[in-house]
Amino acid sequence: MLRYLGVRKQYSGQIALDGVDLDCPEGRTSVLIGPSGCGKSTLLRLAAGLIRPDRGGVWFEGAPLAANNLRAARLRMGYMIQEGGLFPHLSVRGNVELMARELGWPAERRRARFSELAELVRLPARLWERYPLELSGGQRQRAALMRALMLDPDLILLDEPLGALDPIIRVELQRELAAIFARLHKTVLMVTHDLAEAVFFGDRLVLMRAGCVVQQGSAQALLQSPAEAFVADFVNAQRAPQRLLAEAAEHMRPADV
Ligand SMILES: Nc1ncnc2c1ncn2[C@@H]1O[C@H](COP(=O)(O)OP(=O)(O)OP(=O)(O)O)[C@@H](O)[C@H]1O
Repeated sequence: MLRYLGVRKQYSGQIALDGVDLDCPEGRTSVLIGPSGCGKSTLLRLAAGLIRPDRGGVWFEGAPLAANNLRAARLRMGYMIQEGGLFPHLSVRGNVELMARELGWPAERRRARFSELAELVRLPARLWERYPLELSGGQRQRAALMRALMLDPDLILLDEPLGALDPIIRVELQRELAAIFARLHKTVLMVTHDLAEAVFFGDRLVLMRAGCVVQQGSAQALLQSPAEAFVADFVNAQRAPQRLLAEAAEHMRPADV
C-alpha cells in the first residue's frame, strides 16, 4: 500500500534519508525504530506529502505521490505528528471534527464518530470543549489520535502516538489500538522509541540508523538474527531483551514464520 523507493532527502545540505527502500504492506503494522535523528519522522512526513523526496519516490496504492493526486491520497490517510500538532485556536472537538466538517459530514455523523473515538481513547466529556493549552500532554495526545482516526483512514501514520501517556492508559490503548488495526485491516506506519511497544504492535519492525534502513522483518528475526552488530547493540540496550524475545514469539503471526 505504501512504498518508498530509493528515497533520499536532505535538509539544508544535511542528509536525513540516504536511499531508503521500504514496503508497508496492506493490513499490516510496520514500526520504525532507531536512534534519535535517524530519519523516522522524515519518512512519515514524506508519506503525508508534507515534504518531497530529493531523489526516489513514495508510492501510495501503486501510484507515485505527486501534486495531482496528493489531496485524494491525504484524505485516505490519518497522520498524527510527534507533538500532536493540535490547532491552538480550536477546541478538542473543533480539532477532531475539522476535516469531517470541511468534507460536509452532517453534524449528527460527526458527533457520533467523535463520541466513538473519545470512548476509544478514554477522553472524558468534560474535556471535549477545552482548548489544547487547557489539556495535559497525555490528553492532547489522545485528542490528536482522535483527529488522525476521525475519517477512518486506510493508512494510519503515527509518530510516537502514546509517548506522553501514563503507563496504565498506555497499555490499555496499545491493546485496543492493536486490536482495532487488526480487526479493520488497517495499514499502519508507526514510530516509537519503545522497543517493547514496537514488538507489541509491529508485524514488521524497521530499524534505522543515520538515514538508512539497517534491518527490517519480524521482531523475532530482529531479536534473534541481528543483521549487524548495531542491531544487537540496539536490542541489548533495552532493559529486558530476553522478555522482548518471549513477547515477540507470542505476537508472531503465521505469515512471519
Ligand atoms: N526541518 C528540518 N530542517 C533541518 N533539519 C531537519 C529538519 N527536520 C529534520 N531534520 C534533521 O534530519 C534528521 C532526521 O530527522 P527526523 O526528525 O526524521 O529524525 P527522527 O529519527 O524522527 O528523530 P527523533 O527520534 O528524535 O524524533 C535529523 O538529523 C534532523 O536534525
